[in-house]
This record gives sequence, structure tokens and C-alpha cells, in this order.
Amino acid sequence: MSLPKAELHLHIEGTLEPELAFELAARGGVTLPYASTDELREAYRFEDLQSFLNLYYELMAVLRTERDFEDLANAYLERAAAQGVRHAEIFFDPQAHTSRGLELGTVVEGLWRALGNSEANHGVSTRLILCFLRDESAESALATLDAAKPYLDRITGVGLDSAEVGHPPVKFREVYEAAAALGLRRVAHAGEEGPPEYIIEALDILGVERVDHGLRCVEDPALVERLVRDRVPLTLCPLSNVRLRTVDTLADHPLPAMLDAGLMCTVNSDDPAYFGGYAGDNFDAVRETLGLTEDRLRELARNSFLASFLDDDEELRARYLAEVEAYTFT
Ligand SMILES: Nc1ncnc2[nH]cnc12
Ligand SMILES: [Zn+2]
Repeated sequence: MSLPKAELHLHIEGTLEPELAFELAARGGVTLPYASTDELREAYRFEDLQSFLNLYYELMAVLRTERDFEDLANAYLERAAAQGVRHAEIFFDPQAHTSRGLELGTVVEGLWRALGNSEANHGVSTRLILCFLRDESAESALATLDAAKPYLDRITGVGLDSAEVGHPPVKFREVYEAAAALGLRRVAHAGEEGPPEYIIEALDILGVERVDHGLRCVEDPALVERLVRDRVPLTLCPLSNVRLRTVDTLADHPLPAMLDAGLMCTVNSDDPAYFGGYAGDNFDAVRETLGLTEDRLRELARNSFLASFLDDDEELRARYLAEVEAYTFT
């Protein structure tokens, strides 16, 4: 669907399509433990978040040079633009690369080669969000934030991702305080597989402005009331939830009920190469399977720009919002 939208929950490493993985492997002399792209695609059957993360981290071995990160980001931006994405706030996982011996600068500079020219090349404005791996230590997160200091002109905010259960937000209190002191915006994954309490901690202890996923808030009526009252944006990822078995089928997804409850929902792709679709595909899927009306779809698109970190460019945000209102559904 080409409805203009902002993508607010997108892991750049999760945009690595099998074809590009093999191309980068060949270029870098990396051997993948799969004979072909078809065989690799066969591995895309996930039981839960952890079974996905195992493959996600394994394939990152092909990302080694600035050019690799640049090519990865350009491939995403091209696909996203074709599906109506006008603004993208992109997560990256520095620790998944520095733990393999890469310099943080290789990752940031490589991504920036694509992101810095994205408005001109793809018609997509961008922001970069550095994510801490929550299954690594708080000390490692602090060291990562410290290493990122030379690149803060390119980094808008911090996030928290990877294996959720057993790694509550409170573990990262100190690093989020330090990030806030540096003027960084704050988001965190919470309530994807973890309980509603993790969403409350992310808000109260980490001071996040948006909750990534936040799906399990529906189990706590008082929390839903709070999220509605405070207009806290949730970056939902419907196709991801199906593939990682957070919901049984797309038809069971609580998105319509969440919108009816007044929650500020957005729809995003998470790791589109792995979960069967980019942002526009997610919009198409919820339209078809959940029967969302044109008003609801327009609301989701409007929310995406309102929830974005475009506060430093209200003129651009207003232009995007006008595009949403002017859009004609086909
Ligand atoms: N859906 C997800 N949840 C947590 N960590 C992730 N890293 C990449 N995708 C993720
Ligand atoms: Zn995610």
C-alpha cells in the first residue's frame, strides 16, 4: 500500500534479504552454512523470538565493510520508498557487530552513506536509533554508548532489543539516564514476549517516549488506560507477531481492539526480510485480514508521523501529514 507513512520500528539488520546475504558473502569471502537462497529461506520458520534471533545474528557475519552497511541500507530504503514510506527511524545493533571485531565507526559511517543521501536518492527522510542488546550486560551497553559519542550528530536516540524475557528494562536504568543526559531520545522494546510490567518499567524507569511492540499491554486494563491518556505511541509489527508466534494468526491480532480502545498505534515491519513483508505489506495485510477501514488506515499513517522524532522539522512533518490526508485509496 502506498499510503504515505513513517516506519518507526525497523531493524536494519532485519532487512538482509537472502539474495543480498549471498552477494555480500561472496564479496567478502564469507561462507554461509546454506547452499542456496532457497535453502536459507527454508530456515525462516520460527518458534519464537529466540529462534529468529539465532538466525538474525548468524547472517550478520556477511556485514563487514562500510560498503556492506551502505548497500544494506540502500536496499531497504528503495523497497520502503516503493511502499509509501516517506520517513524511516532505523534501529541498528552495534554490539552485534563490535562483538565480531568490527569498529563502531564502520557501521555508523556505512549506514550514514545511505541515510545521509536518502532524501535525495529515495525521497525518504531518516533518523538513526542505536539499540542496546538486552541479553548483554548493562556494562556492555554503557561501553557502547561511550563508544558512540563521536557519532552523536548522526544518532537521534537509543532503543533496547534482543531476547526480552528475563531482561527487564530496569537492568538498563543507568545507561538510559546517561543517554538522556546526552540529549538522546529514548524508546525500548517491551511487551513483545515480556509481561505488561516491562512496559510500565520502560515508561517509569527508562523514560521512553514510544514503546516498541507493547502488544501485551492489552492484558492490563489500567496500563491501557494510562497509554491512552498519555497518548504513548506503540510501534506494532503485525506480520512479525505472526511469524514469531506472539499471536496465533493475523486474524487474532488485537490491533482493531487496540485502536477501538483509543491506543496510539502505528504499523511497522520490524525485520521485513524475515517476516514476509515491508511496511506497505503490513498495511495491506491488516486491511485485508482485519478489515480495517480507510479511516483507520489513515489514522495509523497519521499516528506514524505524529509519533516520529520529526520535532526538529515541523515543516516536513506538516507536509507528510498533508500527504496522508490527500491520499486516495485504491
Ligand atoms: N522483534 C524483535 N524483538 C527483539 N529484538 C529484535 N531484534 C530484531 N528484531 C527484534
Ligand atoms: Zn523489533
